[in-house]
Amino acid sequence: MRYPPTLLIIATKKLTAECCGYPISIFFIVVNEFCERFSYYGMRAVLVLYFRYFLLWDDDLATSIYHAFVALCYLTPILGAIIADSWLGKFKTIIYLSIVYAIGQVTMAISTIHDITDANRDGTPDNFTFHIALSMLGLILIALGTGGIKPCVAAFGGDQFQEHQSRQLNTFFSVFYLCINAGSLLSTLITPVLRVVFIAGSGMYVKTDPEGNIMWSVCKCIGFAIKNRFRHRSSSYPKREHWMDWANEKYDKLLIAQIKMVLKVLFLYIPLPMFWTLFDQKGSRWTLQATTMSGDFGAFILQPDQMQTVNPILILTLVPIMDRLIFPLIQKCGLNFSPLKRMTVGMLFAAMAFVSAALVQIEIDKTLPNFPSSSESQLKVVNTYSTTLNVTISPNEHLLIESFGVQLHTSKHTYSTISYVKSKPREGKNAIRRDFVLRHGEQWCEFSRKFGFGASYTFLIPSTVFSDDCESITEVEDMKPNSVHMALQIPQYFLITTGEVMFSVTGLQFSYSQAPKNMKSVLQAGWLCTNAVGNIIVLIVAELGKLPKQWAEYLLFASLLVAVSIIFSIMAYFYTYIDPAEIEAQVRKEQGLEPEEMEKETLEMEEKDEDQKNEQGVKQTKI
Ligand SMILES: C[C@H](N)C(=O)N[C@@H](CCCCN)C(=O)O
Repeated sequence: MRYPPTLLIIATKKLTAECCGYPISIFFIVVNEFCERFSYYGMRAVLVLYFRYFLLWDDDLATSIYHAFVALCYLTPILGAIIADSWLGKFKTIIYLSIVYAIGQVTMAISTIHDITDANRDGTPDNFTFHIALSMLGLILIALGTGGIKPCVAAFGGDQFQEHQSRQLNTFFSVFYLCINAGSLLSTLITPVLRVVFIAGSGMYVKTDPEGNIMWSVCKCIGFAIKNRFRHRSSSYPKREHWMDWANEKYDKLLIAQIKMVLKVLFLYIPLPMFWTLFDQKGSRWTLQATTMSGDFGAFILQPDQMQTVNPILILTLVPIMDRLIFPLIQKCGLNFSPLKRMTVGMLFAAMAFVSAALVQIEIDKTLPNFPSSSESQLKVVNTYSTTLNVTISPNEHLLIESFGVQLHTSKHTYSTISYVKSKPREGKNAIRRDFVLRHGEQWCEFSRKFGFGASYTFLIPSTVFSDDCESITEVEDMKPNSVHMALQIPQYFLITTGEVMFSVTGLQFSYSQAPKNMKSVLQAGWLCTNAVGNIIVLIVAELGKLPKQWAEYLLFASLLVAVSIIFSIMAYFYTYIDPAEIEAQVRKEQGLEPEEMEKETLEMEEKDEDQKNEQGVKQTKI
């Protein structure tokens, strides 16, 4: 039976309630995204410091595991897309994987309770293996949950729009991005509970049925094309326009056309991971950089991990400014600022952000003391006498330093430890004033001191301390407080966020608009995969590169991104934008079939093929 096209749309798309031209169901989807990101970023913001100061890993291991986790979060979207497209559909995939996600968050939260294994109550866990295992399990479940639902949510949001709402569809992706960032601003573990909002909208969604195992069909079709091309490699066979046309003998023209569209975009994605390589270091290297800076803003003290909130705050202001002011203005000037051009400029902004981070790092390095290398020791001797004392250490004698210090005893005083510090103290917490109470039996005295960020002090406490109300305590500054202010990181955050608006928001829209209808989640998963690869690159460069200076590593990343953006701009120059719906309609027209019949026929062909294979147990080809 043939339907006029307009009737067909009504038959396949549920009529959705609208508000200001937008489907109402969109509200539930963006609120859901807000909550999900709220949960994800809340946990991620403190992750590197959790590794560093709870599990006591060093900077490099903490950075590597952090990026391995982020990479996993952006690899699992492939799994989510497969589950959604071939089995559960997007709606159910989002619900079920959200449950896995919530279990992961709870597991992760439990792993941070040191009391569980702190039998001697000294404030440190006794069994690190238990905490590491539990937190790794939690992180794997979170990665599965967050990554699995990610390609579904964006594509599911896009599915809610009807043909006449293409303008609203574009705005949707900007609002979607705003919600991501509003969510990442306010973060807590309550979020998995709040996610019931998504289920509340259940009755209003356009829920498309799973399209069959589209990913599997795509792989089979590509595999067949390659095999068939190889079989006909002799020059006696006429060439075909595209190598995918070698699948023509067995696969439906529509599927081949759709695969061509997806491959074209995926090819263009090859250089993109480099952007994420830089972008995601906000949460690792930049946060560790902030721990060596001062967060004293006068009215408030900013913790190093809180510095990351500058990014979503800037997004909330920059997205509307770009969307409503900058991009229309550029258009008015007659300049064609196409999506791919925007993405290239976004990359250059990210590279500039890393140059800025390198400059800040050079400033920080100037203020750092000279720490002893692994073959050297450092001994600081404090003289509490009013006269000069000479300390001579014979070069031929070994000086034994036990643990973190030595105690010097004189007939007059017992001094506290002599410091032996190998790195700047950077617990990730900044405090400026601390009160101490010294007790000895019934005697006690109370004193209060102001500390600088990242400083290290030694207190000399004479035995007479209780009779003079702590007055005789002498403070020695072993290491100067951090003097470079965290505000200096703002330019790098501004540059990377401007880059993000141009690159990431545009990329999200581009991935949706260039994907055929039944492959929207697949292409979203492909887009998210660029993120995973980006994080894997950080692991490789950070491990292999091992540059002695952090600023040099920042400059290396900036240069790599500039080189990659040049390659991307060349690739983008040769890319022609497509309207997948138009191409699909054209192929259908060529075949003289209406959409539904065509898709049904493809599925039937696939099923029949499978059945025959199962019955006969032999591989069949239809050439
Ligand atoms: C919070 C950040 N500004 C953001 O919007 N992140 C997006 C894109 C993330 C891709 C790189 N990790 C998100 O979806 O969380």
